[in-house]
Amino acid sequence: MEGKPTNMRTSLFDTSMNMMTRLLFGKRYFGLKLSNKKNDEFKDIILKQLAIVGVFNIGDFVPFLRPFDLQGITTQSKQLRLKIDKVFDEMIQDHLKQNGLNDSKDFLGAMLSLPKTHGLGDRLEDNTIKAILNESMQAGTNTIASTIEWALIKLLRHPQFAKKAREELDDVVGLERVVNESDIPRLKYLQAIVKETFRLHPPNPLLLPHENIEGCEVGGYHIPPKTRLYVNVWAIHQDPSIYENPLEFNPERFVGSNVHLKGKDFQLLPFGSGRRVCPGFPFGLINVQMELARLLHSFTFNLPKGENLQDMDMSEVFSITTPKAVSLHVVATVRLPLHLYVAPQFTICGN
Ligand code: HEM
Repeated sequence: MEGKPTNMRTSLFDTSMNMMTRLLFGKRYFGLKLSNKKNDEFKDIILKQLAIVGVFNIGDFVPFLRPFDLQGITTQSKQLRLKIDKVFDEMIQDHLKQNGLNDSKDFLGAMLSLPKTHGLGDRLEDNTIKAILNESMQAGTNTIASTIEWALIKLLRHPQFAKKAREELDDVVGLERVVNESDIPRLKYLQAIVKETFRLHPPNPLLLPHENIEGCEVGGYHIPPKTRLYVNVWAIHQDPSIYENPLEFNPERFVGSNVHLKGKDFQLLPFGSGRRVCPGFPFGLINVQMELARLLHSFTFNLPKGENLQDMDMSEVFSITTPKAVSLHVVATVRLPLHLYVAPQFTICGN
């Protein structure tokens, strides 16, 4: 059965937003059936924040210009902060009304009940809770969605790897059920595809800005204290002294390799490393692996009629994350028995 073209950017972003809201608030807010003014506004604020956080703000680099806010970025961020604060205030109040302070079924509940259970007096400050919620919504959505979109594009352009991934999925999972989290450790080829996608398209190519407390020497250069430092993992991932044919998409370079994504192997650092390594690493990684596994196992993908791979615009957005500039549209064809697509456990599109 073949369907209409799907805008993968929108579906994957909604799915990632829902994964995060289920983790943080215990429910979904996005997707066709859940669209309403309030939920759409919530998504719009997150999208605008994501766009603004990646803009080159001259005031961040030339401090005497900061008070002038020449690009209006500080003003816009403050306005967005006020809006998202209102959304989260309402959610905190709803949560307290429904569950009180002793419910830790979701992350918000855990934060509201944390100090009580640990005897630290009053609960966490609302501002602290809202900052954590906001940072998580921004950090855990585009990163996951853009990685899966890039993986699908690469597999469309290199169908030999998609074929091998599906053979592995059919072998490990079969065709009578959908992929479960417990299948992932046995899906070695899929894991290699995910690593290769992270290598060529690290969602945060310069990680996040760091600042050294003390002066230090790096590679013969003196770095004075309080210097703003960026680690260019995009360049490390494409270094020909580390990777053979570094610009080529070839997941097989990671088949049977011990290189891990935890931040211990410096040739592959999509989640950063050290003390400030991404705290959402396990959640982010398993979501990428699970969503990609379910998509490949459940569907085959083709470009809509009239589009071809040679003419596909492969440019990236230059921002804090680097999704494809033009979103991917595909026509999906089912591969499994139809009853598996209506079962409650099948939640690929976040609806
Ligand atoms: C594919 C998924 C993800 C990738 C590739 C990713 C990558 C990163 C990177 C590179 C950093 C900066 C590390 C550094 O500068 O050394 C970071 C920080 C962060 N990430 Fe993730 N991330 C992902 C998913 C998530 C998720 C799902 C969450 C939340 C549940 C999350 C929460 C955070 C937070 C809060 C920070 C800031 C930590 C700090 O300030 O020390 N990330 N992430």
